[in-house]
Amino acid sequence: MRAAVMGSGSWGTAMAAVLCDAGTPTVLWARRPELAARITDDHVNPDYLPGIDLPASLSAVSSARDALDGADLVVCAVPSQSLRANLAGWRDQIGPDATLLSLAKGVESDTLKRMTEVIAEVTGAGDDRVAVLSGPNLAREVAQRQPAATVIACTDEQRAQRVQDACSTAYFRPYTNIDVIGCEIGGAVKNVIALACGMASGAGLGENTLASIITRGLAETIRLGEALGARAETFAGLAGVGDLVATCSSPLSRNRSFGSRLGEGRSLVEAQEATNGQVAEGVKSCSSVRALAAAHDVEMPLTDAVHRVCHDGLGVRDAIVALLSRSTKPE
Ligand SMILES: NC(=O)c1ccc[n+]([C@@H]2O[C@H](COP(=O)([O-])OP(=O)(O)OC[C@H]3O[C@@H](n4cnc5c(N)ncnc54)[C@H](O)[C@@H]3O)[C@@H](O)[C@H]2O)c1
Ligand SMILES: O=P(O)(O)OC[C@H](O)CO
Repeated sequence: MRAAVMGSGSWGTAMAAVLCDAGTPTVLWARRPELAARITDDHVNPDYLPGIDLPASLSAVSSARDALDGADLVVCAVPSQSLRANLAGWRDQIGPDATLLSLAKGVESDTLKRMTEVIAEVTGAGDDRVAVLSGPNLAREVAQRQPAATVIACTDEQRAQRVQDACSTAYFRPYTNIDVIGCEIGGAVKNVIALACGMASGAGLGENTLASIITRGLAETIRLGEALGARAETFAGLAGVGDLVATCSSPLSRNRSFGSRLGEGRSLVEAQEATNGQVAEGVKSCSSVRALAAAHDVEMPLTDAVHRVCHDGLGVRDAIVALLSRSTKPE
């Protein structure tokens, strides 16, 4: 299998390194020629993974056509809200049986579609060719070759197994699953819950509060997932509670850090400026997940509160009061 990783932010670069370490010939696409040159010539990505040595076998190009030429595995590693526009430019160069693997964790703002739905719609690929990779995978830790596991989900289990073979290494262990919806919803909603954890932490609240947010966040994630046709068991796995715990707990998480800045009292603009060009997907997905939940009559109070803090000017303290003053109910 030959892989093209389309997007050289932190996760695209880390996954390209995993594929190389697994022995899969891999080309990385970077928008900027100067970044492609640094990756190919010096084996570093100083913008997104500073201080990390990339495999010598990894090369990068700034022409999407060159990256996609002959690729059997096309890894979509750009942020969720830009995936559709990027794919429209790539689709004519993607081979008729290539596997399309989404790394993005978000829900599209205008359409409320999951990323595999966007990929299938734009490229015309059948569901059996479209897969998602999701799990507790903070890019920097994976790029440092720290042990981690993940899930590759595809309705075609054999195709998922081929992707699993292409990215299995001594430190990176992918499991397969056929529940694409559950894996994607787990990945998108945990970013929103990590924002909530960051807000609480930034406001000076402790571990009881964080554990309560994580647990109730998981409950509302499962409610939405099941309404969309996901399997509840998926949320007990790596793409569910695994990713939720990693993201909500780690200072490496951009979503948690973003929420923390808001909890400290900084404005949305100030929090955005501090990201150094890195994407905190939950800031946009809190609104699309909330709208998706409303369309399916699913109650998601934490997601609603995060949306109101990020986009309606609600203060973090007021959001906490509003959440705790809801009517009581059984667990
Ligand atoms: N970083 C992680 O730890 C991690 C882990 C798992 C999943 N993800 C997911 O992977 C996806 C990609 O995030 P990332 O962390 O690699 O990105 P990043 O935040 O590290 O960097 C953003 C990247 O996207 C590029 N980009 C921004 N706008 C673009 C556009 N319009 N067209 C093309 N490229 C554009 C930037 O040039 C940069 O390469 C996100 O959905 C994220 O949730 C990230
Ligand atoms: O840094 P975040 O918050 O985008 O999270 C990164 C990964 O999704 C963790 O699995």
